[in-house]
Amino acid sequence: MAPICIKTVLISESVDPRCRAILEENGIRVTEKQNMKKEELIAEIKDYDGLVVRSATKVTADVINAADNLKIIGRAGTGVDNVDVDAATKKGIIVMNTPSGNTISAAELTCALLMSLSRNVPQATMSMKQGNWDRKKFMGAELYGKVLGIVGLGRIGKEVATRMQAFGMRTIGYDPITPPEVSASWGVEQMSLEKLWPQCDYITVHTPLMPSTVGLLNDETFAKCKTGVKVVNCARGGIIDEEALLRALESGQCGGAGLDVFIEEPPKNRSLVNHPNVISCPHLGASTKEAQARCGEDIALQIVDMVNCKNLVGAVSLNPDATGKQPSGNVEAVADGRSYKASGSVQGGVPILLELSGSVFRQPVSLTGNLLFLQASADPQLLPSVAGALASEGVRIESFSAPVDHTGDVWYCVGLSSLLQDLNVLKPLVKNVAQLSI
Ligand SMILES: O=C(O)[C@H](O)COP(=O)(O)O
Repeated sequence: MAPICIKTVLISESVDPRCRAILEENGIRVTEKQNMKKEELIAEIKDYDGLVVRSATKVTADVINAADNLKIIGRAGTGVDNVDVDAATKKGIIVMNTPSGNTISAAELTCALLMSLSRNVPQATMSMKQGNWDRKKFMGAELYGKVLGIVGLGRIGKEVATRMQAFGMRTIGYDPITPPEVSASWGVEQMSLEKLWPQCDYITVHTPLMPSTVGLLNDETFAKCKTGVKVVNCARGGIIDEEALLRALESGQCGGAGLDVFIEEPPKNRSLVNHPNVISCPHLGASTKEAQARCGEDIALQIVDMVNCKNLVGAVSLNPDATGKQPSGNVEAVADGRSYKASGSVQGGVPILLELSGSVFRQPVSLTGNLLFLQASADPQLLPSVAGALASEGVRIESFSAPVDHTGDVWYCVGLSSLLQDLNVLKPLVKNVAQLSI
């Protein structure tokens, strides 16, 4: 991979000091400016090659289009929903995150909210501070023997499950990618959401915010839950529909909510925050010394590695033109009388696929390991169906790359734990399928 020149980086939020130190040790000039308004950021960003953010900086298309020199947006944390990744990709700006640095902290806060909900700890504390000694009002219920539904069984969902099992909770869950055998190995029985809702005493969500997860808990799904179900959202505001949650709290259908995240942060509408059965935090999931140290250090090292032509760890977007000089190429392959066009490059010695027959991958695909290429019409049900078919053959999904544009027949690339014995199991689900081991 040819060098990417990063001489100046703007850090626009409170990021661990190790981030700045590592960048400066590697000859990069760093400016820290927090709480900038959109116009200030648009004016400021022109001067920088790199931008490091957390979740508060809204890196919109306007900001990206004003960023004449920007080559990288580093997210010291997991969620990149505050970054317009498509606009960055179109402009050749790489977006990177640090996907694992705050897993434990987010899981621990989720567990803290679950425990606080069961015993009214914050409400009792407030009452004590007001000079009261009210032992009747704060009657709780044990977590022992209760059912916890975990929607989203990625890194954080898994850590929540294993911790809450220590309290004797039964953990059930749903995830379209993690195969049921894998979650079963850490004690989570998977089932459809339809089966999950009515069984849960508590529900916690650990998905990204995307069209298929907006309002996952809404009037209709709350109605399918047990009366008095308690819910926790330490993932993203909007996965639980806020108005539906308020209605469910008022009717008693929902017995309590622990919220670390909101659609608008800070929330102007305080109805949920002020509800007596809601306990809340100002997006503190990753706010621990340990998580911040990991994320700050990881993002700085990833940027330095990129400058030094090493791997693109944590890249969530890469445009073929991002580096200008990187070796890139196009190939045309003919199979079964059809022609397939692919373009890519080589980064850190690893071949990278950027585009396959018109599908530009949102995440650059490292051409290593066992890979499955699927062409299918864009459908949110595709991934769960493919995951199910693979699981029935004992094959796990290890990575998934979707195209930027989701219209018509598009290509997906799936990293597999092993190659499939027989591709025919996928044929009813897709238009074209091929696999290779590299
Ligand atoms: O996506 C994340 O990493 C968490 O929500 C934490 O966000 P923060 O870095 O803004 O605290």
